Amino acid sequence: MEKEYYVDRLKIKKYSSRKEMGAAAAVEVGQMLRHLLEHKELVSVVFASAPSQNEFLDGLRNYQGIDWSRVVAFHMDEYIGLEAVHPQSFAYFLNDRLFSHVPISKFFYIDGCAQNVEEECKRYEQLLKEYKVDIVCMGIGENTHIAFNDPHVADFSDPKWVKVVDLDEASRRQQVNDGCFERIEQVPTHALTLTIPALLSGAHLFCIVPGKNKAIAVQQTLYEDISELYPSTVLRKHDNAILYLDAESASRVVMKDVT
Ligand SMILES: N[C@@H]1[C@@H](O)[C@H](O)[C@@H](COP(=O)(O)O)O[C@@H]1O
Repeated sequence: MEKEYYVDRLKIKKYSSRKEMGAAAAVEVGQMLRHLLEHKELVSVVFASAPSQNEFLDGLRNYQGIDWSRVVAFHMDEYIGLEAVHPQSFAYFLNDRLFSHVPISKFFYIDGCAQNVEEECKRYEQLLKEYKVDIVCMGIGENTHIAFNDPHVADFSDPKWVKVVDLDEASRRQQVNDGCFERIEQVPTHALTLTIPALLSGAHLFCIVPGKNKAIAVQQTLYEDISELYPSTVLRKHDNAILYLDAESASRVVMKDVT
């Protein structure tokens, strides 16, 4: 690691490469999981599903000493209309990258094909509240969304923990740029997402944000006023949030913030 910074309460760690960043985040999440498992019977974790998480997830699945049989997992969003077995669903992504490699106790799916989406939102909200979120492993989108809380639907005081949202064009375009879909018309228009209060309910937030396409979003996250116009700015208010950057995503971070 090169440097550690704070902007408000958000701790920022910058690494020279994407690989190094992912490996370091994996070690710190692994250590946190082991630590919590020493004190708790069950630990619950919310995971993001995006290529930005690949190096981190690779590292985490190889991290030794985690009793995965006492870990329950959630994901933070799912497209409406895609089943968990669909290769472009977020549930599939996490099964592929992590849960098919570790003996997880339980992975709770958001059902993107639920007949009654409002009921599905309530069911998932209840589960999140029942298990209480210990750790959130997340990304930040090019438009500064967290989960699928794009600026036009983000609400820092959302009364709901899970809701239906329409995706803005920047979000859908990013899915194509990330290689998840070939054309924007193929990207679903709606999703179920954890809201901002649900994400912030996590006791420990690990935000993994590599790549040059995130440089502006990182700059906005750190230096814009904290508001729903830039949803990820809310991370600066959380007591235990760490932002992991590589040289590319940190290219617009101002060094005078070094503490
Ligand atoms: N489904 C993903 C989330 O799980 C992810 O946290 C977020 C940020 O993703 P990324 O880091 O790729 O920009 O985008 C989408 O909402």
